[in-house]
Amino acid sequence: MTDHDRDAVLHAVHQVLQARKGADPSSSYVAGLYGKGLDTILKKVGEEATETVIAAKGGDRDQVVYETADLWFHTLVMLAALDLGPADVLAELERRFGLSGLDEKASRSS
Ligand SMILES: N=c1c2ncn([C@@H]3O[C@H](COP(=O)(O)OP(=O)(O)OP(=O)(O)O)[C@@H](O)[C@H]3O)c2ncn1[C@@H]1O[C@H](COP(=O)(O)O)[C@@H](O)[C@H]1O
Repeated sequence: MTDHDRDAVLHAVHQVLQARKGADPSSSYVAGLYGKGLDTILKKVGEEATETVIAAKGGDRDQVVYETADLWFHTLVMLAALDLGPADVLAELERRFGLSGLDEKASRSS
């Protein structure tokens, strides 16, 4: 999988989360989170952050990856609840790392 494909994963997850926002809360885990509201979502983000820290301290690499996936997932749920998405965060990271215009640079050098 290329970096570009991985970028697409975040956007695909975001599309699923957006669809769950309008779904019956009893129909799925994510729809249930949106039904319970922002405070419940933020509590999950906090729990997952703690579980990630515990995993990192424990040093099991698979567990760190698993818990980090849970954390990223729940932060994506949070962003969608606030009508934000991965594109907003990626744009901020691009700005910080001076990567703006990366696509144009890549196409010029290919
Ligand atoms: N990627 C995920 C995902 N990652 C984590 N989780 C859930 O996040 C929760 C993690 O909570 P915990 O670590 O506290 O584990 P737990 O004790 O089992 O969970 P709780 O009882 O505390 O909620 C678990 O219930 C996981 O199932 C996820 N739930 C759903 N997805 C995907 O999101 C998409 C939409 O999901 P649904 O809305 O369920 O269709 C699907 O593609 C799913 O595979």
